[in-house]
Amino acid sequence: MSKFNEVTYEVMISEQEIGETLDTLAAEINSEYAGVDNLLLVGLLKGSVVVMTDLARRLSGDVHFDFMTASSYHGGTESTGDVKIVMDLANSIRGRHVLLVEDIIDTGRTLSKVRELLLSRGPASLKICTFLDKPSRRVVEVPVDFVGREIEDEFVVGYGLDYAESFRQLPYIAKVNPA
Ligand SMILES: O=P(O)(O)OC[C@H]1O[C@H](OP(=O)(O)OP(=O)(O)O)[C@H](O)[C@@H]1O
Ligand SMILES: Nc1nc2[nH]cnc2c(=O)[nH]1
Repeated sequence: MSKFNEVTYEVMISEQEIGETLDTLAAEINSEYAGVDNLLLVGLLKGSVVVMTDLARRLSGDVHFDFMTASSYHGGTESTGDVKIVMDLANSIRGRHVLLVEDIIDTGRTLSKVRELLLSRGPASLKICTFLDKPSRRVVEVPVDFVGREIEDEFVVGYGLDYAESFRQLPYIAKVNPA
Protein backbone atom coordinates (compact mmCIF):
# COMPACT_ATOMS: atom_id res chain seq x y z
CA MET A 1 0.00 0.00 0.00
CA SER A 2 1.35 3.46 -0.97
CA LYS A 3 0.13 6.94 -0.08
CA PHE A 4 0.16 10.25 -2.01
CA ASN A 5 -1.78 13.43 -1.18
CA GLU A 6 -3.69 11.52 1.53
CA VAL A 7 -4.83 8.93 -1.05
CA THR A 8 -3.79 5.32 -0.49
CA TYR A 9 -3.38 3.02 -3.44
CA GLU A 10 -2.18 -0.50 -4.22
CA VAL A 11 -1.02 -2.20 -7.41
CA MET A 12 -3.73 -4.06 -9.31
CA ILE A 13 -2.06 -4.66 -12.72
CA SER A 14 1.74 -4.66 -12.80
CA GLU A 15 3.96 -3.13 -15.48
CA GLN A 16 4.77 -6.60 -16.77
CA GLU A 17 1.09 -7.58 -16.98
CA ILE A 18 0.38 -4.33 -18.85
CA GLY A 19 3.06 -5.25 -21.40
CA GLU A 20 1.62 -8.74 -21.88
CA THR A 21 -1.88 -7.34 -22.29
CA LEU A 22 -0.64 -4.85 -24.90
CA ASP A 23 1.11 -7.65 -26.83
CA THR A 24 -2.17 -9.58 -27.01
CA LEU A 25 -4.17 -6.49 -28.02
CA ALA A 26 -1.64 -5.55 -30.70
CA ALA A 27 -1.70 -9.08 -32.17
CA GLU A 28 -5.51 -8.92 -32.46
CA ILE A 29 -5.38 -5.46 -34.05
CA ASN A 30 -2.58 -6.40 -36.46
CA SER A 31 -4.60 -9.37 -37.61
CA GLU A 32 -7.82 -7.33 -38.00
CA TYR A 33 -6.14 -4.57 -40.00
CA ALA A 34 -3.70 -6.63 -42.10
CA GLY A 35 -3.55 -4.93 -45.50
CA VAL A 36 -5.07 -1.64 -44.27
CA ASP A 37 -2.85 1.37 -45.01
CA ASN A 38 -2.68 4.26 -42.58
CA LEU A 39 -5.06 3.09 -39.91
CA LEU A 40 -6.07 6.22 -37.97
CA LEU A 41 -5.70 5.85 -34.21
CA VAL A 42 -7.95 8.32 -32.39
CA GLY A 43 -7.05 8.78 -28.75
CA LEU A 44 -9.39 10.30 -26.21
CA LEU A 45 -7.33 12.67 -24.13
CA LYS A 46 -6.03 12.76 -21.69
CA GLY A 47 -6.17 9.26 -20.28
CA SER A 48 -5.60 7.26 -23.45
CA VAL A 49 -2.35 8.92 -24.47
CA VAL A 50 -0.21 6.42 -22.56
CA VAL A 51 -1.89 3.26 -23.86
CA MET A 52 -2.12 4.68 -27.38
CA THR A 53 1.61 5.36 -27.68
CA ASP A 54 2.55 1.97 -26.21
CA LEU A 55 0.05 0.18 -28.44
CA ALA A 56 1.09 2.04 -31.61
CA ARG A 57 4.68 0.89 -31.18
CA ARG A 58 3.49 -2.71 -31.29
CA LEU A 59 1.47 -2.31 -34.50
CA SER A 60 2.97 -3.56 -37.73
CA GLY A 61 1.41 -1.17 -40.27
CA ASP A 62 1.93 2.57 -40.67
CA VAL A 63 -0.58 4.32 -38.40
CA HIS A 64 -1.64 7.95 -38.14
CA PHE A 65 -2.58 9.70 -34.87
CA ASP A 66 -5.32 12.16 -34.00
CA PHE A 67 -6.76 13.18 -30.64
CA MET A 68 -9.99 14.41 -29.14
CA THR A 69 -10.87 15.49 -25.62
CA ALA A 70 -14.24 14.46 -24.22
CA SER A 71 -14.63 14.84 -20.51
CA SER A 72 -17.42 13.83 -18.15
CA TYR A 73 -15.68 13.13 -14.86
CA HIS A 74 -14.55 16.70 -14.21
CA GLY A 75 -11.94 15.50 -11.67
CA GLY A 76 -14.15 13.21 -9.56
CA THR A 77 -14.68 9.44 -9.34
CA GLU A 78 -18.24 9.42 -10.78
CA SER A 79 -19.28 10.27 -14.34
CA THR A 80 -21.50 13.35 -14.38
CA GLY A 81 -23.30 12.05 -17.47
CA ASP A 82 -22.61 15.44 -19.02
CA VAL A 83 -20.13 14.52 -21.79
CA LYS A 84 -18.43 17.55 -23.29
CA ILE A 85 -16.29 17.60 -26.44
CA VAL A 86 -13.57 19.90 -25.18
CA MET A 87 -11.23 19.53 -28.16
CA ASP A 88 -12.11 18.09 -31.57
CA LEU A 89 -9.97 16.12 -34.04
CA ALA A 90 -7.48 18.03 -36.17
CA ASN A 91 -8.43 16.28 -39.44
CA SER A 92 -11.37 14.79 -41.34
CA ILE A 93 -12.02 11.07 -40.85
CA ARG A 94 -14.23 10.68 -43.96
CA GLY A 95 -13.27 7.45 -45.74
CA ARG A 96 -10.66 6.53 -43.12
CA HIS A 97 -10.35 3.31 -41.14
CA VAL A 98 -10.52 4.57 -37.56
CA LEU A 99 -9.62 2.81 -34.33
CA LEU A 100 -10.78 4.71 -31.26
CA VAL A 101 -8.42 4.03 -28.37
CA GLU A 102 -9.58 4.36 -24.77
CA ASP A 103 -7.88 3.73 -21.46
CA ILE A 104 -11.10 2.64 -19.72
CA ILE A 105 -14.82 2.18 -20.36
CA ASP A 106 -16.99 2.58 -17.30
CA THR A 107 -20.58 3.80 -17.79
CA GLY A 108 -20.03 3.91 -21.57
CA ARG A 109 -21.35 7.48 -21.75
CA THR A 110 -18.15 9.03 -23.11
CA LEU A 111 -17.61 6.47 -25.85
CA SER A 112 -21.23 6.34 -26.85
CA LYS A 113 -21.28 10.08 -27.47
CA VAL A 114 -17.91 10.12 -29.26
CA ARG A 115 -18.80 7.06 -31.36
CA GLU A 116 -22.02 8.64 -32.60
CA LEU A 117 -20.20 11.83 -33.47
CA LEU A 118 -17.44 10.02 -35.37
CA LEU A 119 -19.88 7.75 -37.22
CA SER A 120 -21.77 10.83 -38.42
CA ARG A 121 -18.56 11.94 -40.19
CA GLY A 122 -18.46 8.99 -42.61
CA PRO A 123 -15.38 6.90 -41.73
CA ALA A 124 -14.71 3.77 -43.84
CA SER A 125 -14.87 1.84 -40.56
CA LEU A 126 -14.88 2.59 -36.86
CA LYS A 127 -13.79 0.14 -34.20
CA ILE A 128 -13.14 0.58 -30.52
CA CYS A 129 -10.21 -0.58 -28.40
CA THR A 130 -10.03 -0.15 -24.65
CA PHE A 131 -7.27 -1.16 -22.32
CA LEU A 132 -9.64 -1.62 -19.35
CA ASP A 133 -13.33 -2.40 -19.25
CA LYS A 134 -15.69 -2.31 -16.26
CA PRO A 135 -18.75 -4.09 -17.78
CA SER A 136 -20.66 -4.17 -14.49
CA ARG A 137 -20.82 -0.35 -14.52
CA ARG A 138 -22.34 0.03 -17.98
CA VAL A 139 -25.24 2.50 -18.28
CA VAL A 140 -25.10 2.95 -22.07
CA GLU A 141 -24.32 -0.05 -24.30
CA VAL A 142 -21.48 0.49 -26.74
CA PRO A 143 -19.88 -2.12 -29.03
CA VAL A 144 -16.25 -2.76 -28.06
CA ASP A 145 -14.01 -4.64 -30.49
CA PHE A 146 -10.75 -5.03 -28.55
CA VAL A 147 -10.56 -5.26 -24.74
CA GLY A 148 -7.28 -5.52 -22.82
CA ARG A 149 -8.60 -6.49 -19.38
CA GLU A 150 -11.97 -6.60 -17.68
CA ILE A 151 -11.92 -5.35 -14.09
CA GLU A 152 -14.36 -5.22 -11.18
CA ASP A 153 -16.18 -2.08 -10.10
CA GLU A 154 -13.21 -0.27 -8.58
CA PHE A 155 -11.78 3.16 -9.22
CA VAL A 156 -8.33 2.74 -10.70
CA VAL A 157 -5.44 5.07 -11.46
CA GLY A 158 -2.08 4.97 -13.22
CA TYR A 159 -1.01 4.20 -16.77
CA GLY A 160 -2.80 7.36 -17.95
CA LEU A 161 -5.73 7.18 -15.53
CA ASP A 162 -6.04 9.99 -12.99
CA TYR A 163 -7.60 10.86 -9.69
CA ALA A 164 -8.01 14.68 -9.65
CA GLU A 165 -5.32 14.81 -12.40
CA SER A 166 -2.72 12.96 -10.30
CA PHE A 167 -1.30 9.43 -10.72
CA ARG A 168 -1.37 9.35 -14.55
CA GLN A 169 2.40 8.76 -14.66
CA LEU A 170 2.38 5.51 -12.65
CA PRO A 171 3.76 2.69 -14.83
CA TYR A 172 1.21 0.26 -13.34
CA ILE A 173 -2.52 0.33 -12.60
CA ALA A 174 -3.55 0.75 -8.98
CA LYS A 175 -6.80 0.87 -7.08
CA VAL A 176 -7.33 3.87 -4.87
CA ASN A 177 -9.08 4.42 -1.59
CA PRO A 178 -10.03 8.14 -1.67
CA ALA A 179 -9.60 9.90 1.71
O1 LIG B 1 -17.38 5.13 -19.63
P1 LIG B 1 -17.37 6.43 -18.91
O2 LIG B 1 -18.12 6.37 -17.61
O3 LIG B 1 -17.79 7.58 -19.76
O4 LIG B 1 -15.86 6.72 -18.43
C1 LIG B 1 -14.75 6.55 -19.24
C2 LIG B 1 -14.03 7.84 -19.47
O5 LIG B 1 -13.59 8.42 -18.23
C3 LIG B 1 -12.24 8.79 -18.35
O6 LIG B 1 -12.08 10.06 -18.90
P2 LIG B 1 -12.22 11.43 -18.08
O7 LIG B 1 -13.54 12.05 -18.41
O8 LIG B 1 -11.94 11.16 -16.63
O9 LIG B 1 -11.07 12.31 -18.73
P3 LIG B 1 -9.47 12.03 -18.79
O10 LIG B 1 -9.23 11.03 -19.91
O11 LIG B 1 -8.87 13.37 -19.09
O12 LIG B 1 -9.00 11.49 -17.46
C4 LIG B 1 -11.68 7.76 -19.29
O13 LIG B 1 -10.48 8.20 -19.91
C5 LIG B 1 -12.80 7.57 -20.27
O14 LIG B 1 -12.71 8.49 -21.36
N1 LIG C 1 -9.10 7.31 -13.26
C1 LIG C 1 -10.24 6.70 -13.59
N2 LIG C 1 -11.07 7.25 -14.46
C2 LIG C 1 -12.20 6.57 -14.75
N3 LIG C 1 -13.20 6.89 -15.57
C3 LIG C 1 -14.10 5.91 -15.51
N4 LIG C 1 -13.73 4.96 -14.65
C4 LIG C 1 -12.53 5.36 -14.16
C5 LIG C 1 -11.63 4.77 -13.22
O1 LIG C 1 -11.82 3.69 -12.64
N5 LIG C 1 -10.50 5.50 -12.98
